[in-house]
Amino acid sequence: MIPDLILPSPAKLNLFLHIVGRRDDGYHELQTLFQFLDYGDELSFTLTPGEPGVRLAEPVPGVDDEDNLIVRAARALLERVGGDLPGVTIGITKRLPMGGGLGGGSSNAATTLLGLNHLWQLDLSTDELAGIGLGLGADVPVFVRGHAAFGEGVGETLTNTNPPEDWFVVLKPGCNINTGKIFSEQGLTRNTPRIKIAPAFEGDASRYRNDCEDVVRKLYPEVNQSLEWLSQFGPARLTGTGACIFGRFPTESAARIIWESKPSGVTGFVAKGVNKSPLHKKLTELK
Ligand SMILES: C[C@@](CO)(OP(=O)(O)O)[C@H](O)COP(=O)(O)OP(=O)(O)OC[C@H]1O[C@@H](n2ccc(N)nc2=O)[C@H](O)[C@@H]1O
Ligand SMILES: Nc1ncnc2c1ncn2[C@@H]1O[C@H](COP(=O)(O)OP(=O)(O)O)[C@@H](O)[C@H]1O
Repeated sequence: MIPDLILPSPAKLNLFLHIVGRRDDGYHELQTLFQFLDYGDELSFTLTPGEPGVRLAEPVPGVDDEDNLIVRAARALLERVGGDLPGVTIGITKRLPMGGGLGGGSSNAATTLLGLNHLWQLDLSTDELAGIGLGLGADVPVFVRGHAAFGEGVGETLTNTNPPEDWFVVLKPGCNINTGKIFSEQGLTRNTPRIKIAPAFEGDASRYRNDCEDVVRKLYPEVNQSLEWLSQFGPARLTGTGACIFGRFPTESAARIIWESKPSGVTGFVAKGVNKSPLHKKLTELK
């Protein structure tokens, strides 16, 4: 069957990630710079008027359908709007590694919210959709809003920014990292002084760091090795709580030269950093 809508579900990078405190409920307060990549998963939406409800065309390996952020996002939207809406089957082409710090699950949730808002002609505002998204995960709102941003709080207070749109080599070391485990580590830095960033941030993000990096390097030698290798060619960082790392390059050809020389067995990809999400570019074209 030909889908009614096909939308990108891009990756994000945390160009830096500072932990500046801890809330009473144990959640960590962050200051982070989010930028999107022109690389990610793809979701397809097929309306099934004769068959109500939301279903996945195929399960995502390792994730129960009921736990899948796509299904949870669609159900959260249905709960918010109520009424009699046509059913939908959602297909996914997964390219982003899970638990990689690239926000794949959160991005899938945001693409589902925006895709169904469009298909079902719900006309919910971005604020409303970001609010529903926050209930699913701290990274969902930035994907719903679709602009590179300086994030504060747990990542939900967003100020649009315009970091340089450089090219990245993204490497996926051979381990999966659980976000909760890293945030519960004793040795984690939790008191980085808050910084002030002007909304027009165009500075050098490599001057700032990822506070999870030291702990992750100690616990996962694969990440440490990949960071050591990539740092030979310029600043390299962890994204989120890992496991993916990235190096920044001014041109595609510079990035591809390094990519071609990576040690055998290392996986990943080359992508461009973009300040407007590919999802929003596509939705604008559809209007
Ligand atoms: C760290 C970031 C940075 O972008 O990305 P990832 O590495 O996951 O991509 C995010 O803040 C990830 O936010 P989110 O996706 O909501 O985290 P979850 O996996 O739900 O969090 C798992 C657990 O980590 C802890 N946690 C999470 C976020 C936070 N700011 N403080 C915390 O202490 C909580 O114990 C939570 O139950
Ligand atoms: N559609 C989905 N895609 C990826 N992961 C999902 C999805 N739905 C639920 N998850 C769960 O969310 C976890 C975090 O995945 P993901 O967002 O890709 O990584 P990260 O938060 O490290 O960037 C996964 O380990 C998986 O259990």
